Amino acid sequence: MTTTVQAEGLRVRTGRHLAVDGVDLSLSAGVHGLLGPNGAGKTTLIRALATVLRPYDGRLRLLGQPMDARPDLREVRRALGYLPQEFGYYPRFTVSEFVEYMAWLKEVPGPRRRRAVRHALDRVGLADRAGSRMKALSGGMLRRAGIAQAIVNEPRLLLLDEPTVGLDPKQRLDFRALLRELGERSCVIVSTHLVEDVAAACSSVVLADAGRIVFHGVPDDVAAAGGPADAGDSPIERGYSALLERHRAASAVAR
Ligand SMILES: Nc1ncnc2c1ncn2[C@@H]1O[C@H](COP(=O)(O)OP(=O)(O)OP(=O)(O)O)[C@@H](O)[C@H]1O
Repeated sequence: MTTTVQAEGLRVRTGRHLAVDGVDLSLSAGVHGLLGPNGAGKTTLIRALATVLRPYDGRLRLLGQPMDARPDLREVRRALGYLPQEFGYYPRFTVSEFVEYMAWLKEVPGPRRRRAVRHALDRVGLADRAGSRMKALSGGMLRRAGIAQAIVNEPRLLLLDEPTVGLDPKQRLDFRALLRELGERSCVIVSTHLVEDVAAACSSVVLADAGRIVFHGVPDDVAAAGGPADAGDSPIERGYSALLERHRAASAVAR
């Protein structure tokens, strides 16, 4: 099986700032939770994996294609799904028109497009709002429309930047189930601050801090890293705090 994401010494700039500063990462099918404090570089890493930002240094292969030199971006983008933190849409489009438009951009073949749109809307629980205008949706519905456009082409690499913002508790539970289902065949990377979502839905946890990956392992290993003295209300939250503190203490000694 091809490794979906392969990064070695990856560096990505935002303006003058090296927001991703030497990332080594190898990911295949599964749901991978990307955690880290504000400013850790999660969004920048996701934008590079979405081919929105060009790497500044290091090596990146997506779906087997090297992203240096002159990559065939069109082929990679056809197999990509991406939900940015804030996504654009025409407010007068209906939900179904919006998702269909994105399917067209992803080159989903015409005869399959309608069915793909219906299936994506079903999966996010928005089928009954297919004819509503985008501008009439609530925040949580809008986010689900965003998830629908990200999955409409059955992407092999799915990138979701804080997808659960605005979802109510029931929708978050449904979304976790959808993530697990998507991760059976695709490589799904989910950036979130909700550590509990990661514990419930992810097969691996990638913890970032200051542009680097400081831990990559299974959720149970995160939980096992924490103790009663660490900050958090659950084992995985305490493990998250412990891993981050440990890494920062080791970096301070090394300096
Ligand atoms: N356009 C920009 N110009 C300059 N610096 C930027 C820009 N965008 C982000 N940064 C900086 O890059 C670093 C990483 O930002 P990024 O948004 O990738 O982090 P994040 O982990 O996604 O944070 P959050 O959890 O707050 O969303 C931060 O220090 C941020 O201030």
